[in-house]
Amino acid sequence: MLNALIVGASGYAGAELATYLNRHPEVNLATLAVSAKSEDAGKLLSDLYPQLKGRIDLALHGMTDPQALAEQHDVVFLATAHEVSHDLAPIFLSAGCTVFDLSGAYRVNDPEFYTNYYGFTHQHTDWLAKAVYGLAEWQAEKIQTAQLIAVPGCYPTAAQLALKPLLDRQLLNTDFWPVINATSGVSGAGRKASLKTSLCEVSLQPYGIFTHRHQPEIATHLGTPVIFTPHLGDFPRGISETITCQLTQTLSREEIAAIFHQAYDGQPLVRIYDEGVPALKSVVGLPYCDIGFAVEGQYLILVSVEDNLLKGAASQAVQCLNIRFNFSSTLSLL
Ligand SMILES: NC(=O)C1=CN([C@@H]2O[C@H](COP(=O)(O)OP(=O)(O)OC[C@H]3O[C@@H](n4cnc5c(N)ncnc54)[C@H](OP(=O)(O)O)[C@@H]3O)[C@@H](O)[C@H]2O)C=CC1
Ligand SMILES: CC(=O)N[C@@H](CCC(=O)OP(=O)(O)O)C(=O)O
Repeated sequence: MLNALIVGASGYAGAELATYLNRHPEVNLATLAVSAKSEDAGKLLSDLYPQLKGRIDLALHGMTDPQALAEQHDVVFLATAHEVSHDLAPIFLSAGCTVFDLSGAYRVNDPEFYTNYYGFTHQHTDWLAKAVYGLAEWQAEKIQTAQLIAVPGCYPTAAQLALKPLLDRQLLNTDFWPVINATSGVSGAGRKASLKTSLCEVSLQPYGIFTHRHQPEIATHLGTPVIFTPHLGDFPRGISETITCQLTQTLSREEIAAIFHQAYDGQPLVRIYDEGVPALKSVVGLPYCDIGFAVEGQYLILVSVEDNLLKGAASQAVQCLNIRFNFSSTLSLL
């Protein structure tokens, strides 16, 4: 049995993690932590999320001594902001814990990436170099021996799962940069109230055009440049990405479907549509990424959908835990 700690448990991703880990047969969900001065310290998780009443009535611990917590846990999930994860991860790692970080703090092994896109100087380049990127379906071998798993961003997960099978077979014309138009629900911005993400204010609008930090995350891990434009939509959760790309040769619908099936048959958390394209409602509340496509000559349009809080964050983190500790990859998820 693994003793687990979730830091940032009162947040949207943290609460989803708590739900999965609480029902995981190989995990003892021992501690739910928030910041030392959190207004939620001492409350029950189920006070904040009444759907968890009678299921997870654990108190939120205001964390004053991460070192002491490190000694009591085997696995630590950091569902905290990038800067907080950046500072906390080394404390837990030095104590021997296996760390699953849901933030962007350890996703790209290039310190300059952090000065350019995150606005801070990375202080732990030794751990950054050791971190394994947790794109679960593609990184299983590396995850199995990792101590620090950097769970990918929400938008990058859906984009990479759709593009990787074709890129790996050199079937995409990389001179024609894949164009990723993505729309996310407001939970992507976290739980703290803000006018920018209030449902009365939000309609449908692109943001971060040419500047969003997920563009270099996607491009680095795919090994090819992309155009990435996120949009904020007026719905709570889910991400839909429509990706336009060009093939190196004309392929039939059946040939493309076969490529996706070869990549993902045996990977139950990625579902391929042989006909039509998926809608958000097929994945919201579920740990899947669903992928469909349409092809016209050499032009291919991929549609990739997921729940940003699940396959884009918490369920992918649990999938990584399952891979890391040799459990069935869908344990507690399905
Ligand atoms: N939301 C999403 O769709 C996705 C989020 N992520 C990443 O996951 C992480 C969490 O995101 P999300 O759940 O949305 O964020 P939230 O804002 O909803 O939650 C953040 C959590 O961190 C806690 N916290 C803040 N400061 C500290 C601290 N110093 N020490 C301990 N706990 C702290 C907060 O509680 P309190 O402030 O009360 O202490 C809260 O529990 C982020 O890095 C985000 O980028 C990744 C993919 C998708
Ligand atoms: C809708 C919305 O605001 N989405 C967030 C991304 C979600 C996320 O948390 O991803 P990271 O872990 O990489 O930060 C954003 O665009 O910043």
